[in-house]
Amino acid sequence: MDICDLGDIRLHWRQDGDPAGAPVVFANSLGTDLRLWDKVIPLLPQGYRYIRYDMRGHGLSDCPPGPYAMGALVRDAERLLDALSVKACVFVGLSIGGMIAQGLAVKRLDLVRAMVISNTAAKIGTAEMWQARISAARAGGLEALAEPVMERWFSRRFRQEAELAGWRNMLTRTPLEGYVGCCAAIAGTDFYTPTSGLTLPTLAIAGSEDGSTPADLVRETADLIRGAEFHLIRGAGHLPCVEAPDAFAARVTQFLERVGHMQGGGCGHDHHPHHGHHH
Ligand SMILES: O=C(O)CC1=CCC(=O)O1
Repeated sequence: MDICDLGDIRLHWRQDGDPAGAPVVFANSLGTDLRLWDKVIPLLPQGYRYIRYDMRGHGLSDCPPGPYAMGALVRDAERLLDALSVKACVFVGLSIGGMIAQGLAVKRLDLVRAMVISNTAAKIGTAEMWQARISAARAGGLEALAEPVMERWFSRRFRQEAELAGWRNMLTRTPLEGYVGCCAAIAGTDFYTPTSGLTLPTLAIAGSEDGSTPADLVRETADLIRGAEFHLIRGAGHLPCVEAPDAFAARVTQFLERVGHMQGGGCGHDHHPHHGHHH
């Protein structure tokens, strides 16, 4: 198991693929961990260095007392990448992970050559909505939130699948402090202005059945970024990497093979992806 000690916090991370390849970094969503990417990473092309980590308060990473600021979540990603000597990565973030992507690109464009922002926005919900979520979680635990969250995460079709139980367990076993800490970070985030200043290759992905970040909201954020393209995955909810991994991986592969050839600022890799080669 890989743990990166950043001094004030230890983050759990994992690496797949080619350690010498161009880096692709994945950030998870609220109430999930790095297993969010289990189905997608094996479908992506060889020749890349795939790094994923558990956001603070989630998975096997430390869970410091909350509330967390978005700046702390962005700084965690920044310090992890610096510690792993990652430069000019493609940063893939889902939901709050996609907010981290935007914040990191604004702060350290040298670290982010391109981004995939999935089921996310510059601003998600309202502060009042997140305060209500925090109060409900504190009153009844994550179990009390599980049914409405499953309805936002997954399409009606997927909610019949046996594996729903595993994702539900992943949510309800998230540390309460970690969950509400990250809710507070989302409540305090409005990246509309900073994200509007971004110019970098960006793929925005949405799900037609997403009850948390509806497709129109994702498209609105994509429209803020010069160089962004938008892709809708039909039939998928908030976690298309879980519900529609083939469609998700196909689109990300296309994007990687395009931006993988581009000169990234300060990236020392002379990288040639293996076209059409899946493992
Ligand atoms: O729990 C939800 O509603 C989905 C979600 C919002 C932000 C995030 O990361 O997940």
